[in-house]
Amino acid sequence: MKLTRSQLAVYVITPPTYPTGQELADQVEQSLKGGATIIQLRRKGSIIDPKDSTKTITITPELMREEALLIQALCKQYNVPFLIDDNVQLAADIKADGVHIGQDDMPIAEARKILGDDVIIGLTANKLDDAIRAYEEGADYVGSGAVFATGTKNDATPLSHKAFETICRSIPIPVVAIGGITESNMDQLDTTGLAGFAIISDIFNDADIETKTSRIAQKANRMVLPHTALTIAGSDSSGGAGIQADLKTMMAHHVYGMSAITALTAQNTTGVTSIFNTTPQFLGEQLDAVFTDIRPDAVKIGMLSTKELIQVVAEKLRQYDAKPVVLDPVMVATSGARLIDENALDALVNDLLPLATVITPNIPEAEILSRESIKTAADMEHAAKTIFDTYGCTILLKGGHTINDANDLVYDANGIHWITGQRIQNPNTHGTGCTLSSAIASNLAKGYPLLESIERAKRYISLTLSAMLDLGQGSGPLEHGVKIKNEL
Ligand SMILES: Cc1ncc(COP(=O)(O)OP(=O)(O)O)c(N)n1
Ligand SMILES: Cc1nc(C(=O)O)sc1CCOP(=O)(O)O
Ligand SMILES: [Mg+2]
Repeated sequence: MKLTRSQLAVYVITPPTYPTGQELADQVEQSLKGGATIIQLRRKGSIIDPKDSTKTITITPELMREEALLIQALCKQYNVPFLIDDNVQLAADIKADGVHIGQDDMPIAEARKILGDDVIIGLTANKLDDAIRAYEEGADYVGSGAVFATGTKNDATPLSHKAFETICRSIPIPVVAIGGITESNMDQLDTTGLAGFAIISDIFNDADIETKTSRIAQKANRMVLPHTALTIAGSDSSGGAGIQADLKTMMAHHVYGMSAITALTAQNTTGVTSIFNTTPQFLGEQLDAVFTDIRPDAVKIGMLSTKELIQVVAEKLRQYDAKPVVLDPVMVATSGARLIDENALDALVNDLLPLATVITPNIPEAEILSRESIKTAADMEHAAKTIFDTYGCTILLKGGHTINDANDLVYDANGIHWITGQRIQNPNTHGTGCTLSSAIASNLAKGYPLLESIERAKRYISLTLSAMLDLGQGSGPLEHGVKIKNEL
């Protein structure tokens, strides 16, 4: 079996012992249900008898083989690689997917001879030299630790996060962190370049192994899997809005950003002087190029000023079953000027809105979509409900200069949620709408639920405003490059 990097994300290793009454295979199955992406059978000496905690059972070769076969069958069922710790011969005998060996175990070359080229070989390397040698000698991945204090392995030596990061960045094979990792400390390893989290006690000491693994898997996948997003929008030559703001925002969220350009605009912080629309055919070709290669985990849509451009986007989103989709219905400029004609509005409403997961109108745009006048917070709530009832997509209705200022309203199937924001006295707000919608798309791409994605995006906007960047002669751009902490 060829190992893929993403298979190492949630690396579950069997515990040295298990709670009374629970068979190991049952526990492993719960972790598989919760999202374990690889399982390692690790057995040392003896274990407490699962049926009588006052007794111990010696791990005989027969018992180890029996357990290995049971867990191997489960792993096959869940299509997850099954590895055995230390015991290369057993792995060869039962045709396990791989082995994990330590520095004092069998050398890699010897294990490779026994197992062949297709079997996964992981090696423990807690020092940089050992990790480089593991790569040179043909290991498929490296396990490095102990990244936190652990009571599970007495002879584990501590490894600082800096040293761990150096190992991750020095070898081209994936590196898994191990030792004392828990659901609450795993964030500390974010951005080290790790491929996954190898965990024993935090999973198996929990009364609900499935739910525990699932929470760990959510966090792990967010941190180690690559996430991608696509912006379909216009270019802003001044870099503060449109495609440029979207790509900067995606990058700040560690999401790989891609673009399909709908128009070129000549603009700066004082206004737009010229617009040159892409042809619908060329927009379609950009979308084909993106979707047939790197599939976006989320799509953000911004400026689309003609019916034909809107229709081609709707057609391609349907063709590639793109979702989730964040639609910023750019219809009214900050100055109040209407940006799209009636034909384009019809296409937006009839062709695109039904494909959107969430739309992010400002108050004038919500007035057009709901055909209601919005003067108060109660009007916002009513208009949002009207839009939801009419088009069926979640609405993030952004508070205006006169109504509720920093507070936005979300209307979804559960009704109204007000999301309170912090008023930041910064007159430089060019590109705030684009930035907000692409931040929502970035969070959706990383797997956050919609409401949480919106809340996180609002906090990102606050950070970009608080940086007080002051550029240009008009309303300047935001500081997109602010550092986002995991807890944003
Ligand atoms: C993924 C992973 N990393 C490290 C280890 C530790 O292996 P080793 O050094 O051989 O120590 P023991 O597990 O045999 O005590 C591992 N098992 N898995
Ligand atoms: C098996 C193992 N190897 C380690 C190393 O540092 O090489 S630490 C460790 C124990 C991991 O268990 P837990 O998740 O309970 O801390
Ligand atoms: Mg070992």
